Amino acid sequence: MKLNELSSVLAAAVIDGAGDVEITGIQVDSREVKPGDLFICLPGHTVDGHDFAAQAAERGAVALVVERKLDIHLPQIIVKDSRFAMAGLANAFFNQPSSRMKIIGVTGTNGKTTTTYLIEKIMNDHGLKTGLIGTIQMRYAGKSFPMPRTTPEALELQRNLNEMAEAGMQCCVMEVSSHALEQGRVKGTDFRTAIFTNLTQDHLDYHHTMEEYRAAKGLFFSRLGNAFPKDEQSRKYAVLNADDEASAYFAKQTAAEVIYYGLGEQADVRASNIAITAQGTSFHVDTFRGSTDISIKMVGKFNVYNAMAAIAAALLEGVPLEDIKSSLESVPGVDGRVEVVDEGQPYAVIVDYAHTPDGLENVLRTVNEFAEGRVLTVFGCGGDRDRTKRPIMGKIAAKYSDIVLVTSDNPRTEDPGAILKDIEAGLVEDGVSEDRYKLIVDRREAIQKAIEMASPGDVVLIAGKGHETYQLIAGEVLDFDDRIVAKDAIRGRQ
Ligand SMILES: CC(=O)N[C@H]1[C@@H](OP(=O)(O)OP(=O)(O)OC[C@H]2O[C@@H](n3ccc(=O)[nH]c3=O)[C@H](O)[C@@H]2O)O[C@H](CO)[C@@H](O)[C@@H]1O[C@H](C)C(=O)N[C@@H](C)C(=O)N[C@H](CCC(=O)O)C(=O)O
Ligand SMILES: Nc1ncnc2c1ncn2[C@@H]1O[C@H](COP(=O)(O)OP(=O)(O)OP(=O)(O)O)[C@@H](O)[C@H]1O
Ligand SMILES: N[C@H](CCC[C@H](N)C(=O)O)C(=O)O
Ligand SMILES: [Mg+2]
Repeated sequence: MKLNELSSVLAAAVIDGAGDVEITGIQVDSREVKPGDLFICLPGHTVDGHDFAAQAAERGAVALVVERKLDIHLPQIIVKDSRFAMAGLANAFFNQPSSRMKIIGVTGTNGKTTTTYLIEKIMNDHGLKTGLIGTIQMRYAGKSFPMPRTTPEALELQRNLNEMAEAGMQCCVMEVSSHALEQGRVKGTDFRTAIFTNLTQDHLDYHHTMEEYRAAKGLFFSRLGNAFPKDEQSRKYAVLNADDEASAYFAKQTAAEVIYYGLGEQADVRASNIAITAQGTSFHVDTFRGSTDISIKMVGKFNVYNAMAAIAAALLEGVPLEDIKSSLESVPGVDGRVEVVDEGQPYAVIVDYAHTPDGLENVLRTVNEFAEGRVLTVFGCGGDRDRTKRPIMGKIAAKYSDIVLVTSDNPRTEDPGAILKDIEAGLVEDGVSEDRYKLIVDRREAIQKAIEMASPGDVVLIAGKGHETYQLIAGEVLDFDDRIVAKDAIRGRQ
């Protein structure tokens, strides 16, 4: 594609230099540039992509996208906002992939991955070929790819969506993180349905306040299009959690039709008679397309919310409620979400991805509903992430557990011991006695200790890392999988 043809997607962009150069690829990281690429200079939080333009040129870039003209002999598209330009150029280059598929997005502090997995299952079972993008992976047509982030950068996202569309996918269900909304990673993606799970504290390192965090999520709904276009397939829906107070704010912001799910009478999809056992959760659901009873294999009231969101989205695509029921009932669970590690031991061991105060509270409440003996919780908090959640999670862990083993969860560039101390501050503030908790920096040792301490009937909850297969320490990526470490510890004890 020629540079001037590509840049015509941006009405006010000015090309400085020859516009007829052929563009064979687009890149935002100078280290990845190949001959023939257009290099987009993004001003980042850490470094400025403009400083890598010369390197990109050396590697064979044939043109640049810049926010200020650079002294480099390459044609340059001068734009006001290169992240916005990236979204537009990627859309044009990859032939508007979101117009060739139905895109269902899920935002919210917790439950995004789980909800996307449920929707993916329902849609595929119904014969609507559906791809998935999120925290654990991107997958479609039987192929799976690891993802560095929950929501890819606009360039990567359009490339991924194009691959899916070319592989014949009719839908894509994806997680939309607040970072992605704030950074415009999903600009140019035409969503059919935007789902909201819940809003509770996380990422205050990035968004500063809950108001800013909510405003970032709000961008998802305010950018959704028209509820009443001529063509039914172009209608837009906002699927909101009626029991979360942020939903009223999102409902006001959107021009899409709002569908509510929740436990109250007013909700369009509402659950009742929720019963939780160690094996799963059953509930009755009333919807705008009928009523039924559903038994899912995932435990926890929060999973009823995830299921309701998935039901609403699937009903909007015309999937009959009875088909939705049978798909939901056949989902074994999601990797690392309340995943049971069973080696035949007389106590339960559960690995879960709860890494926020609300996630931890939800999973611990659930565990308490079926624990016969004590609850022993192993958890930590990520480094280079929201520090204010650390003491809060300490308090929650102690409130719902008999024993708490505070340990490391991706300390990244921070001092692991200092993170544990931040968590301990919450325990001390709540007067938790020292015989009820331990600080053990080494996560393997903490897991082994919890398993050694467990008696028949107890539950050991290992929270925070779920499906992760690594531990990030001081810039290093070390192999680490809670499930494998727990298995080894159980076997070692036996
Ligand atoms: C805070 C945040 O989101 N930062 C993202 C942002 O980084 P940044 O602004 O610091 O970028 P930068 O490192 O300054 O680089 C600026 C530009 O220079 C370029 N560069 C840089 C170095 C070089 O040698 N050559 C070069 O060209 C970079 O490619 C980039 O285009 O843009 C980068 C490029 O796209 C992202 O990789 C980076 O994600 C970082 C790694 C990250 O950890 N993000 C997390 C917090 C995140 O996004 N999480 C969310 C939500 C998690 C959840 O589910 O709760 C997610 O969606 O994953
Ligand atoms: N609807 C929910 N409400 C509250 N907590 C939930 C909900 N669903 C899941 N959780 C808890 O949060 C954890 C993470 O769930 P999930 O991975 O589905 O969320 P996520 O939003 O994708 O997280 P991330 O922001 O890391 O991508 C689960 O392991 C569980 O403990
Ligand atoms: N998407 C979240 C995941 C956190 C998972 C936890 N294990 C951690 O590393 O803090 C983040 O990047 O903040
Ligand atoms: Mg996720």
